[in-house]
Amino acid sequence: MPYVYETDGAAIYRQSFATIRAEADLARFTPDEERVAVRMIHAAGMVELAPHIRFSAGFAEAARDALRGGAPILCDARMVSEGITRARLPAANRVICTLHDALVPGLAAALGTTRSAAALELWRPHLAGSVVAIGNAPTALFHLLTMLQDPACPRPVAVIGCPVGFVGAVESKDALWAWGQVPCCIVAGRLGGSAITVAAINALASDAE
Ligand SMILES: C/C1=C2N=C(/C=C3N=C(/C(C)=C4\N[C@@](C)([C@@H]5N=C1[C@](C)(CCC(=O)O)[C@H]5CC(=O)O)[C@@](C)(CC(=O)O)[C@@H]4CCC(=O)O)[C@@](C)(CC(=O)O)[C@@H]\3CCC(=O)O)C(C)(C)[C@@H]/2CCC(=O)O
Repeated sequence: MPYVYETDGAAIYRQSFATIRAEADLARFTPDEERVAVRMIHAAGMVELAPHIRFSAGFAEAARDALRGGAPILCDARMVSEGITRARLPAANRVICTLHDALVPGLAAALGTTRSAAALELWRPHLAGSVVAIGNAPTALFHLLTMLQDPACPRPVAVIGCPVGFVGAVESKDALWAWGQVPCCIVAGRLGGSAITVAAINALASDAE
């Protein structure tokens, strides 16, 4: 017996987004934030994600305008960098993930940290005016915050800080939110991950649903 299921990709997206808008409480978001939140919830398959999503004031506008202006996107993991839909990018933005650079294992050993954190040392030439997307590694987010304590370190325009997990995820996101010196988006608590982070970038990159 044949299975009956939706095979039109655009119709699947329309139905998903309509379901999210019907079921999730999105009232506290601005219109720009709402589009980002809907796509993050879509990637997680959880309308229960909504209350955990936090945007600092002006984040969505800052990140969207930076992308339109050609900002590079700096990603902690290849799962993030590979998930970004290139066709949605408004200015053929560079998508950079340094995690698998040959220099990183040596840097990690020298710094006594994870490869995910050490890889951010290679972001320095690209940081000014960038949009950062951290979706996996709590140590990467902590390392970014440590780098940014130095006033000489170039600043990104916006940071999506959504690492996931049980060790350091909550604390690193709380630290980003408390620092408050760069517009940011977090998913508070243990939830997060590469897919949710990619979804935020893909939403910010284009007005198309
Ligand atoms: C402790 C780590 C965590 N990883 C998590 C979840 C997932 N990670 C996957 C994969 C494929 C990768 N994780 C690494 C980033 C690797 N993960 C770590 C580290 C050991 C330390 C990071 C940290 O604590 O901040 C990290 C290695 C490192 O030295 O930095 C990865 C590089 C490992 C590897 O394959 O070499 C790799 C990323 C590769 C890439 O995309 O470029 C998972 C798919 C798990 C799996 O392999 O089964 C999954 C993906 C989750 C997601 O949505 O992104 C946690 C849960 C984040 C965890 C940190 C917190 C914790 O509670 O343990």
